[in-house]
Amino acid sequence: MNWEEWKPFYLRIAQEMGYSIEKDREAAQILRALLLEGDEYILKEELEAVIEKKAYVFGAGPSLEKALKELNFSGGTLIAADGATSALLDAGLVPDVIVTDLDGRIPDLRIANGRGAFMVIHAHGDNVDKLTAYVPLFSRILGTCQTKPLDIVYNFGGFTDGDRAAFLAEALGAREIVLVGFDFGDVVGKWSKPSLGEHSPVWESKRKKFAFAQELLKWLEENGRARLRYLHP
Ligand SMILES: Nc1ncnc2c1ncn2[C@@H]1O[C@H](COP(=O)(O)OP(=O)(O)OP(=O)(O)O)[C@@H](O)[C@H]1O
Ligand SMILES: Nc1nc2c(c(=O)[nH]1)N=C(CO)CN2
Ligand SMILES: [Mg+2]
Repeated sequence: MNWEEWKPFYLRIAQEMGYSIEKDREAAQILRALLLEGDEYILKEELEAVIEKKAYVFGAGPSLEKALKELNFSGGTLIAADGATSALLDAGLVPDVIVTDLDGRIPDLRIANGRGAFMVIHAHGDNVDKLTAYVPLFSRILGTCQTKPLDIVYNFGGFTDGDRAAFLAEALGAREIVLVGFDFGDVVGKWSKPSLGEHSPVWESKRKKFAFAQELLKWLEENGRARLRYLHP
């Protein structure tokens, strides 16, 4: 999804979620400055070389645990949406790529990054504190934003970490995308926020996020170059 295709979705999301477009823009600039300062950033070509024709994208829905126990994920790139990283580590897997706005468990993200995972770190108006505190802790970082892309801060489309991971995979060459732990629905998986001890009833803003994520994944299914498949154990 290019910027022109993403823009109408973004304007509607910003309006309905009550996000400040100006703050989202500033966040992209702040991430750019942090990446230049730390000199640990990568360009999209480097990640293109990592993404295979088949990609598994792991969301943080409750079904993730069973899927990780029962199924086999060989022969494709493993892409974790933020908090799903913790479940992968518990199952003895290291994601190849992590797509995050830095609200997953930071120690687990650091462990995975230390074991080779590439970080795709997203800037938005509500995570500037986290960007400033945590970006310097990571290496091999691709920066993304939801406003107009900058030179080294990309926008492949997508809103939540999960659907954004699928858009990234498609943009960087995947042609079969298998979505695991994408339950959406009424229960938020316990890996979604460090503060959630257990799977928890969905709250209002999260329900809205899920609805946009589902709409965007449908768009990708209909307009993208990849085949999308939901895996439900
Ligand atoms: N039932 C579910 N519970 C949690 N995550 C889900 C579920 N179904 C699908 N997902 C996907 O897994 C991703 C996990 O990422 P994460 O929990 O960090 O969310 P997020 O996008 O940062 O949203 P938030 O800002 O609300 O934390 C979500 O973005 C979502 O796309
Ligand atoms: N401004 C803003 N943008 C976002 C937010 C958020 O909480 N605020 N959460 C996201 C992940 O779901 C993606 N984008
Ligand atoms: Mg997140």
